[in-house]
Amino acid sequence: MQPSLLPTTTPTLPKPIFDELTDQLIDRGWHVIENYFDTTLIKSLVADLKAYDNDGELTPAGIGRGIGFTLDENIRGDKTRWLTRSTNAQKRYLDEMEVLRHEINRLLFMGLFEYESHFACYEPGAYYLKHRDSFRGAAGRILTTVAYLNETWQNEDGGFLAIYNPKSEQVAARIKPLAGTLVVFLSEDIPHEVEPTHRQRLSIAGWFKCNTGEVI
Ligand SMILES: O=C(O)CCC(=O)C(=O)O
Ligand SMILES: [Fe+2]
Repeated sequence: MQPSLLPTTTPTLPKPIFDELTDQLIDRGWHVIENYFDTTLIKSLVADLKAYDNDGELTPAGIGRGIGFTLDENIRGDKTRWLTRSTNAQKRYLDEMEVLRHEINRLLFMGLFEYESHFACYEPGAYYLKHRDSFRGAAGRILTTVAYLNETWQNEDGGFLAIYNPKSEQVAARIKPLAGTLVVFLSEDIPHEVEPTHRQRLSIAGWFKCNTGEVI
């Protein structure tokens, strides 16, 4: 992979953004922030993702972990690859998530300890059925983040993220997977679903975890 020329510094976001995020997490368990990431970062992340795809480094995502891991294309159809600090784009993305982790811990005392994230690519026809992100084996996932990478998206392109109200199980919001948008929700509480996409849909899904004491 070519190293990108992206600067590694992280711009600081205005404080009210974090205040609103924490208010909404307490209130209803999810929040959407548009234009969270700048275009330069998005373009470099897309370049990384496309390079992995061309090199055959994206693999069909599975359900669960370790011995509980299963591949089921009827449940989800994305291809994924874990982020690392191997390019400036991924470093900057992970630095941004560090800022977010500190702010949420400062405002909510959530004890978020570490962050794991993967690039995801949904080819036309792919979807991810309604689920919650914290299941047996998904050790310590507390807060989910999803960052979208497609610079244009029309309603007819499909691939919306449906967020469900955990009490009524009704759809509470449908979120367009447009570049710059960051979605944050409580991993155990919020059922959600990726509706079938009609275009290649690129994203980064990530999870803040508590300290499980897991030795890797
Ligand atoms: O891409 C999205 O909008 C959500 C992905 C998701 O639910 C997951 O990877 O667990
Ligand atoms: Fe999910």
